[in-house]
Amino acid sequence: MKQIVSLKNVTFTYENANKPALDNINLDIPEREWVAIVGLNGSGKSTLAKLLNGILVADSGVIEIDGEVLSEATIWHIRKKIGIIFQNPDHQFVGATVEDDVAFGLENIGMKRSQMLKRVAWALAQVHMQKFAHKSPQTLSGGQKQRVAIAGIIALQPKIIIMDESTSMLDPNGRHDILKIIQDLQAQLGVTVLSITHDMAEIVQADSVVVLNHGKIQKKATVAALFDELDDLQQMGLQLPFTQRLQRSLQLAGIPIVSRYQTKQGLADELWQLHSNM
Ligand SMILES: Nc1ncnc2c1ncn2[C@@H]1O[C@H](COP(=O)(O)OP(=O)(O)OP(=O)(O)O)[C@@H](O)[C@H]1O
Repeated sequence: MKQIVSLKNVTFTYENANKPALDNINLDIPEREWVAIVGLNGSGKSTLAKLLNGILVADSGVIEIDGEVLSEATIWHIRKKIGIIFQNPDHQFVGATVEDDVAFGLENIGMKRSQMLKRVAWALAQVHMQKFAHKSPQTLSGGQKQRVAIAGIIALQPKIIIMDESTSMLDPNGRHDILKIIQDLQAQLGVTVLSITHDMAEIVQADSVVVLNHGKIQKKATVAALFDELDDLQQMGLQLPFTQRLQRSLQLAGIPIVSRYQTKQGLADELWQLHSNM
């Protein structure tokens, strides 16, 4: 399997800091994977995103993106392959209308106007915002703003999307919408997703989870394996999603739920099965 992101012995220390924010990180992320990056505040998650995008430069080690070693010579080329969705969409707008805003990145890369208009329409359709094309971004709700910010990023068709707490300001419906959009894009375009998050709904969506702790990788595991270590999760400040909490309560009450990690549907099926066997 092709690794689209690869870090080898990467260390980074901020100026004036007395210890590294990231300490000898080794991490491979396969193409098309959805990886959740979790950890307590200050564990190094945002620093990792900034290193991948070349905003920060590692003190030592090698970062490879899509087969290219990140360096001063390759940074501009590599940046085109990475789109970052930040937490606050208000900080991401540059255009007077939604359409202008989504077109901004395409103008910067010198795309022809006819192609650009098609691409903008495509990107707005992906996030279900076509009918807002001529509105000012400032008039939109938080969830709509975040969808426009995503359109601006996917218009550039990056291979990697980094979500840096990008659903944390949204209500549960808005959050669900954004995750669904990114999930569809992953299936349709084969993008790789790195989501920095505290939100368990987002973690459940991931193929694997990287746990950072004091600048080191504490573990990289599948979501299912991570849920096997429930106490660890609580220590990381992450609350289990409702389905897992319910499952745990049922197990503690002596109801024989077999698997330790379940989706909502999986748990419902298992309970139905148990009920049928009674
Ligand atoms: N500009 C900076 N200058 C000095 N130290 C910094 C700077 N930015 C972050 N740090 C430190 O680097 C470490 C990692 O920070 P980072 O922001 O990457 O963590 P994080 O896991 O993203 O945290 P959070 O969940 O709070 O966003 C922390 O100890 C933090 O205090």
